Amino acid sequence: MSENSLPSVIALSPVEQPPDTTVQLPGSKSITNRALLCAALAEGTSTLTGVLFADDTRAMLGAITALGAQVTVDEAAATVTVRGTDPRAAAGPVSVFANQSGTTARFLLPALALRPARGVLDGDAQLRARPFGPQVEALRTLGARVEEPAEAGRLPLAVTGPVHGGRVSLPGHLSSQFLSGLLMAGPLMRDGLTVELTSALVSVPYVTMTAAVMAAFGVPADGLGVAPGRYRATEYAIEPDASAASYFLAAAAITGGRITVAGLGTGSLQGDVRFADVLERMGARVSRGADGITVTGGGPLRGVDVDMADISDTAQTLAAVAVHADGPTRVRGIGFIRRKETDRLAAVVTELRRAGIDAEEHEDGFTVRPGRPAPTRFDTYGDHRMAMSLSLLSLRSPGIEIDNPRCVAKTYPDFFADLSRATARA
Ligand SMILES: O=C(O)C1=C[C@@H](OP(=O)(O)O)[C@@H](O)[C@H](O)C1
Ligand SMILES: C=C(OP(=O)(O)O)C(=O)O
Repeated sequence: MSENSLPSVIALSPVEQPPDTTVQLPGSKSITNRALLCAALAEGTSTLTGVLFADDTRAMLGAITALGAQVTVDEAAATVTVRGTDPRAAAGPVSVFANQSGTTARFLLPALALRPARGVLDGDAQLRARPFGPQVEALRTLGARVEEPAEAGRLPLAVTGPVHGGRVSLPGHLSSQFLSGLLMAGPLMRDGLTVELTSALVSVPYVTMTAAVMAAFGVPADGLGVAPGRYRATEYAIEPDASAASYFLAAAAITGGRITVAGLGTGSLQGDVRFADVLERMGARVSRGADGITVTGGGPLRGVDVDMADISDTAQTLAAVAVHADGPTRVRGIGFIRRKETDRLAAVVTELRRAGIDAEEHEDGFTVRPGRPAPTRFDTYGDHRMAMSLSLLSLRSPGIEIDNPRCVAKTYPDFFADLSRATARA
């Protein structure tokens, strides 16, 4: 059941028995979108395997094509070849539509600013509501002209380069994507790039990931700066998506089953593999190998007090697990997720309360107290992670329905089919 065949509301039934299975998940959204951009800026032709095909990565495929890269797609083989381009040699205006994808938009804006021509960046209504101001200011400092025809710091934006690079200040507390995007364009700036953070950085593992993908394409970067140079084409294998894995690992903990996510080894580039550490603190058994991670549930789950600033895409998943624990769970450090696809703190608390669960919103997170979810049709706010997380409440409780399940297409079109298969439901 891919998202095209999903109904407008999906009804989910509880599992009949705890799952005991291994799942193969689609490629990482974050790595796919970094590798596509680095390949597009590289000299030569790169081959990427394990590529995720979802709305966010299709947005990036469209964006690098607009930049001038030549892209060949073999979706069945999860492979893309990319012949790179030098945007500094570009002529003529381009426009890029990032749809709902934060990574595509915040990675593309600095790349567009490498071009000595006008590039327009826009997205859908949800992305238009998200902040871009820090990147706009940084690109101006680095030498670009940026027009903000709608609202300051919001899409649509028009950028005209080329940026010359150098030193720039950037706040870190809203999103790490501003920094990742600037770093990836950095080597193609005349003077390279040095970034000074003016506030504490959130989502730090994503910047480490950026530096790792850049290094795989031949450019050493330290997470706060990069020297002038060129990316080199390469063959690059993309790991399965660790944020997507959180739903399956959580399902094992909630049902008392055992689920292995193949391909997510101890050397993973994705910070979200650390969601398993949180499940372990709650009492689940976790085994980590070179080629996969396994969670085994069974005993009671304890509530935890946890800072999720590094792994915030899994906070809603944890909210669903917390419902099944034997004490309260307090999540901290994630005030910035109010500016994702929706205000995720408000959304998760509102929906849990709709099901009769005692949940409370804080400025920097939420508290969830254990309970038995009542039959509920959940709103998803057009947020794929609301849909995927709330569906976990159906594993042990009848009468759970998810409104607009098609929003999972942003990062995981086959989510509902894969979850049904893994938990042996029709
Ligand atoms: O760089 C990335 O690939 C991402 C960074 C995170 O965003 P923020 O840095 O805005 O928290 C994360 O939520 C998003 O899904 C992907
Ligand atoms: C926040 C997310 O995505 P992005 O910022 O890339 O739109 C996400 O995938 O949960």
